[in-house]
Amino acid sequence: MRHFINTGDYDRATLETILTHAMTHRGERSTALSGRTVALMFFDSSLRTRASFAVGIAQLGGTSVTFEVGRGTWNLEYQEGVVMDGDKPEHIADAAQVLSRYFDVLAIRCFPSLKRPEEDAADPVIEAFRRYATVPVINLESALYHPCQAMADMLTIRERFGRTEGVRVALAWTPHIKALPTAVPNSFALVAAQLGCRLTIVAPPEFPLPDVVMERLGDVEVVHDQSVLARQDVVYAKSWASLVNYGAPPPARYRDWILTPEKLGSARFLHCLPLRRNVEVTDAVLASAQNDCYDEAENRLHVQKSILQFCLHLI
Ligand SMILES: CC(=O)N[C@@H](CCCN)C(=O)O
Ligand SMILES: NC(=O)OP(=O)(O)O
Repeated sequence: MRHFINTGDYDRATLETILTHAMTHRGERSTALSGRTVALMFFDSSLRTRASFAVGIAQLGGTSVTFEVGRGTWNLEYQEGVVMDGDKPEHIADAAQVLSRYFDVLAIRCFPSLKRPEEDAADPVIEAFRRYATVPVINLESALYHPCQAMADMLTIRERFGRTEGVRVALAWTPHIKALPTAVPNSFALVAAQLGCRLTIVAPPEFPLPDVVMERLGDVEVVHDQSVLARQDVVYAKSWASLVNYGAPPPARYRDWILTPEKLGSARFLHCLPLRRNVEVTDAVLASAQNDCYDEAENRLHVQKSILQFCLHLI
């Protein structure tokens, strides 16, 4: 069974095959997914993921059905062995087995609580689907990973530089008004290391990435000083929550970590979006010719069409 839950589940050659397919089939309209159905299940909000999956599936002749879990479906319990006398009338154990009878792929978005660190670290919702689904599961951003975003990021870098090997990329922490998940930086750091980028993590000391990610990165450089940004080929800006003060918004003293054109230097700018302008990144960065974040968003569409076909053993 080919799930797509974490790029770390696959070797470099497999990831490269998917990227190459996305490059050579860019804009494909076909009947590759004719007669196939995909459930898009959102426990949390989305613009790009929702749109790009629905459009990509349609372009390949397949059908998607979008669910907003708890609004139009039953709220779904994910804990094992609980007495279900609370606000969740159905268990993922049952829902996943039933949906697997209707759909060829189950695609799931489920953010962390950002309140219960041990629970979030176990990625309980996507892991419940992995356990109980009898068809491939695609991760649309879970508590820990956003593999489709990471693949689109690498596609964007490969298109821009002709390769990923040796490209100097900084994963650059930005300020925010809220605590945000680490799924995007986790998956970006992982895939960058997997595909041979020269990765530097640039963040204040209270914002490490989880051990489960760091131990897979090898000898990655971590610095607490933004002056390294201007020496990069790519600056990948993202805010994420402190693992030290779990769930707390970033302290106001880090507001000056906002990304500006001066800090960016001549590097290309990437961000998964959505972003809060003039909190994370200034308008001037987004207006600059170095901004590749719309190409990056477009690449979600292209790479996910390849991921779907990979999961169904069509490539
Ligand atoms: C603002 C917000 O909640 N961002 C989410 C979603 C990012 C892209 N899917 C995050 O930081 O993980
Ligand atoms: N980048 C991304 O996943 O965007 P959405 O949250 O809008 O889907």
